[in-house]
Amino acid sequence: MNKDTILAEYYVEPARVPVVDFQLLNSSDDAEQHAAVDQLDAAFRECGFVYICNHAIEPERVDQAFGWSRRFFAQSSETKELITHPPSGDIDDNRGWAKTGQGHTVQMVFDADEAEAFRQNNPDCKETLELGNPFSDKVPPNKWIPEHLLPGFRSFVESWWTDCAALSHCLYRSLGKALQIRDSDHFSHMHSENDCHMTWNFYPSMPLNGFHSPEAKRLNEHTDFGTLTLVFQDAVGGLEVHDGHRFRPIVPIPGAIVVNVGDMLERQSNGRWKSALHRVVAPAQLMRPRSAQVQDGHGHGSIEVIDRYSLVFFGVPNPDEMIETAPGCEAPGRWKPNMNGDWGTLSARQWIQKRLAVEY
Ligand SMILES: O=C(O)CCC(=O)C(=O)O
Ligand SMILES: [Fe+2]
Repeated sequence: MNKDTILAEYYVEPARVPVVDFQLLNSSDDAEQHAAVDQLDAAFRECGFVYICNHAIEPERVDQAFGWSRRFFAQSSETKELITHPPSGDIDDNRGWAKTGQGHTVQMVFDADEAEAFRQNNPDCKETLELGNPFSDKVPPNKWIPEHLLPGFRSFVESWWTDCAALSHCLYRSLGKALQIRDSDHFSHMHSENDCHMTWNFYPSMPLNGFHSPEAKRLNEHTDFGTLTLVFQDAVGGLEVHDGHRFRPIVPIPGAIVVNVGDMLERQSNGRWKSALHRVVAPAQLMRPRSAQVQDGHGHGSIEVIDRYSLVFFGVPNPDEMIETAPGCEAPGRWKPNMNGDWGTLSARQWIQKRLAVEY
């Protein structure tokens, strides 16, 4: 096999993720707005993911956020340990810095032994900073490294939270419109407390050949457990979504946010919108079989896959909100109660607690 054949065989067509224009979703021209809302609805039905372009957060601000993220994760371990995330799955402990290998994403494994075995074999190769609503006194406070070590960090992150929350609410309104709910603010109201969650991810560089074993992913496959997730990814790539047949790359588009449906929204939409499996691996353009690394003579086994950063904002309804079928979605859908075992109807808080219990 020559190198071109190998590369051709390993080429994976990117996921068909539609691009929807945020300005059109919020257009004052009804026809324009309807068309955009329909595109959003179709994207969430078909693949559960969409790119949102032309959105309200200026590109310069997104660059600044990535700059702050780089500076935060570049702090020494001693500094980051000042705000260590406790090794606990309690919802009230989900704050602070988790080092590589501490967090581990598991998909619907609720048995403690099974989860522990998975934890040993499948650590996520990333560091995270976990944050909650900085402006709410009903949620546990965030953990900050001392201001003099990274002056301005806290105030930037808090204002970034505000930007993400505002953007999410615009999207919740589009969801209400897509379902033609009389109160198009239905989803926005249920997020009124912004009891959401923010995770800043840092995937440190690692050798490419580490990725060819199933154990070494940057982030294991999972679905998100909230309603809507906003993902700001840098230009490195590696995020992939499962399209029902295989994982396919969600190639970074400059300026666009990746937005995806989580389990709660799949439940609320009665399966109309899909909470799709996704993961983070080496960027697709570097993937090739281990044998090819030797055969093509370019020493690819020793390639370092560079650092990757992502800034993620998870929409979560108010804690006491019951996660049940939204108006207009009552007709039998794809939702099967056994997708979450026999959870019954849970409040948002109970739902999150169940998923978090196995993550840390
Ligand atoms: O890093 C990414 O691009 C995705 C992160 C993700 O899926 C998550 O944090 O749930
Ligand atoms: Fe995710």
